[in-house]
Amino acid sequence: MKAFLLLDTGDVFPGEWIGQPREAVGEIVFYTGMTGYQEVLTDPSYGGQIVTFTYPMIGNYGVHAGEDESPRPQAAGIVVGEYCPHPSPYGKAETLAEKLDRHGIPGISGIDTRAVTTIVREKGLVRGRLSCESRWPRHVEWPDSLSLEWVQKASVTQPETYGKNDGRPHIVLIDYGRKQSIVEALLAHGCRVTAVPFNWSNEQILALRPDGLLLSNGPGDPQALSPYAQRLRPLLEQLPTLGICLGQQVVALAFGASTERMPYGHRGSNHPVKSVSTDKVWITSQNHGYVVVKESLDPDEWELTYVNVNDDSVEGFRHKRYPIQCVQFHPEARPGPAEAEVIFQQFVRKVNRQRKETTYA
Ligand SMILES: NC(=O)CC[C@H](N)C(=O)O
Repeated sequence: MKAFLLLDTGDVFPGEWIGQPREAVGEIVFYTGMTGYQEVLTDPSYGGQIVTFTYPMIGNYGVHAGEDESPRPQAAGIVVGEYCPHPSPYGKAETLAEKLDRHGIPGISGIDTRAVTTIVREKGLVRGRLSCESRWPRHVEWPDSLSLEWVQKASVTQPETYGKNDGRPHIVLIDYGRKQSIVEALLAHGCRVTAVPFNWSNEQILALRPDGLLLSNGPGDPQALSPYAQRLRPLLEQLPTLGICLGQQVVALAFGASTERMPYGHRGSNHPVKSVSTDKVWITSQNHGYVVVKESLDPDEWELTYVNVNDDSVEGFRHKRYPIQCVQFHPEARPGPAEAEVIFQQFVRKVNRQRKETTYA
């Protein structure tokens, strides 16, 4: 059935609905990975966004139980070139269209996604609508990326615990809209994990007797979290901390540094990141539209650890006195190359080291 992708630049792309017709609006972002559409669709960091996949065919391996990053699709909608309705292997997989329909998320196919991407790369912020009509309605309610609602919707409302309570290190994960593979990476490194609501107080968190803190990825503009970030600072100064993506941005805000919108973000599984100390490059998985402003990091406090090879943006930093390490890329790498997995090892090593020195009364 005929569908349209309307951009606020005035461009109109005709296509077909992938599943049932459903209208959606949101910021248009593009994802350049060759695989991973299921993880992208269910990654809470895409809340409120319409994801354009640049890989020419999407849906060809279906969607599979156990590979979601959260309980439901989170993107507002998807845009693809060619949609494959008959996934291989047959029988085991659900089709992408079935999954979209089950959760009421629209998708459009038959779009020149490279042309859409060129527009986004040239214009920066482009908003769009998936629609049965080729014209804009008079009034459109745009999602506000500065609203806290994205994180509120994506975070747990009650603590959730993973892993045995048998003396292994306990990581409290502040959940801004976590990818489940971050929890799984911590479990694989021998930790127990409790995911807590993003707005929990430091006292509530300390009452869980954490050995380390993980600040998760999540949707929206990090500045929406400024007040929460600032009050976290005393906690960050006490516990080994790893910040991933939004988590890195929150740590920066907690210490008075700033964040800004990038022209069109980094979303894909082939983003080169260089270690400042060794010049070694990792190919990393990424999904972010905001970034920490390099000049805003106090050089007396922070050491820059990683930079992006393409645009020299901040990809990681660590504190010079406290055991705080942050990365803008995704070491859990789902989807994507696992080259940066050592980040979890380094974090857990720090947690174990500090644990020997600390005993809870
Ligand atoms: N994956 C993330 O955590 C994204 C962080 C933030 N929402 C951004 O777009 O920059």
